[in-house]
Amino acid sequence: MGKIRTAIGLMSGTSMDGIDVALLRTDGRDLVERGPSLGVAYDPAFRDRLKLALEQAKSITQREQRPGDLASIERELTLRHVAAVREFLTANALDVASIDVIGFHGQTVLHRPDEALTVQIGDGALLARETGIPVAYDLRANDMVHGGQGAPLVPVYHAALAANVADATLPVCFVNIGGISNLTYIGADGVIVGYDSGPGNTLIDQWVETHAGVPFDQGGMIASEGRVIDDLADRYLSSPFFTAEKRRSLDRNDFPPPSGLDAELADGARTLAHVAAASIIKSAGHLPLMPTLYIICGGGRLNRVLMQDLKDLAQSQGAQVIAAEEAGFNGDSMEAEAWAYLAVRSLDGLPLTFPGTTGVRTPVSGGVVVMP
Ligand SMILES: Nc1ncnc2c1ncn2[C@@H]1O[C@H](COP(=O)(O)OP(=O)(O)OP(=O)(O)O)[C@@H](O)[C@H]1O
Ligand SMILES: CC(=O)N[C@H]1[C@@H]2OC[C@@H](O2)[C@@H](O)[C@@H]1O[C@H](C)C(=O)O
Repeated sequence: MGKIRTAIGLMSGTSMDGIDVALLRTDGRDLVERGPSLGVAYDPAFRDRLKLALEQAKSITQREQRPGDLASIERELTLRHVAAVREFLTANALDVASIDVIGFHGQTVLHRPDEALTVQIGDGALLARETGIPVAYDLRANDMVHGGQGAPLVPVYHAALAANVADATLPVCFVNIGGISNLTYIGADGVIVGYDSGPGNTLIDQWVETHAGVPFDQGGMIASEGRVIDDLADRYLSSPFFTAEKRRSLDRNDFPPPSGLDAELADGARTLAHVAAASIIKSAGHLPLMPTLYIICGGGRLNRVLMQDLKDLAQSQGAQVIAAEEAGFNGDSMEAEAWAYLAVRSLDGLPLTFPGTTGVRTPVSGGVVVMP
């Protein structure tokens, strides 16, 4: 067992819906004790600022560049994380001194694995200074330096969780349905395989925002009124992404949204929920064995239409699908917990990624640690 630390993880994911905060007590190895969590939503005006950041980031060629408004958006984003940490500490009656480290993801504004370029905005030094807590951030970069995709990084945490479930059925597959979806397979032999599995909620969010003026399809209500348009679904599911020999990590913009001519509101939402579900099962075809159990986390598990499609597709292969909560986990805070876990591993120089997860040449650690 390594040194046990108390860590806060902060995740601002590709959906750009807000900041997830979670507390973890861990040695960065097998000991994982999950604590409280908090979600802090972004207001629409700040979401627009993040969308602008994604647009302006397209011209970046060197990861330290901050064209246009990016530097000021980075500062605003960081100060929102400072406020989220303060709110979390107060809500849980925690002292600054009781926290050993913060794992800070920041916001991905550009991800081009083919060019070994990934950019997460977020000022770790400012966060450390303002909170008075050491910060580990920029956890993806070193993986890319060593030939990895820079994502996903959560698989090592999923594996630690699986090891903590006494009656874990192996092989098991954790699936995160965020803006993009990614999966982690943990085999009975302990092998860990992870990769991005396809579009998640982003296409659905973009569709309902454009055609109904709402940020997401709550509970899958809109989709539940529609039917799957096969041609449109096939257009996504026939992407070379699913059949490529090598697994590739995704940028939010890799799967463009449908045009307004492709469908009306409900059919579009229904079709994109199906695409999200079918992408996962299609991508699972590259795993060493087909999983018998899928544990679902991320906001997509709250879309009932998406979940039902996923259950039906998995069942046709003899597999079961359950929400993270049914396995005793928290499907909203898992990525934030993972960033707390990764921060502790970063402090100890332990590997964050492996050839089987990001395709990195050799297991590598990563991250920049700043003291307050
Ligand atoms: N009640 C709900 N019903 C349906 N969908 C929901 C609900 N709540 C959240 N979502 C969906 O989940 C998304 C947020 O999911 P999550 O927070 O897991 O993504 P993320 O962490 O931002 O993305 P990623 O994992 O790709 O980085 C929202 O944008 C929305 O589409
Ligand atoms: C570049 C980037 O931010 N990728 C995210 C994104 O959102 C989901 C999927 O694509 C995953 O690969 C990754 O996030 C999770 C937290 C990860 O790295 O494990």
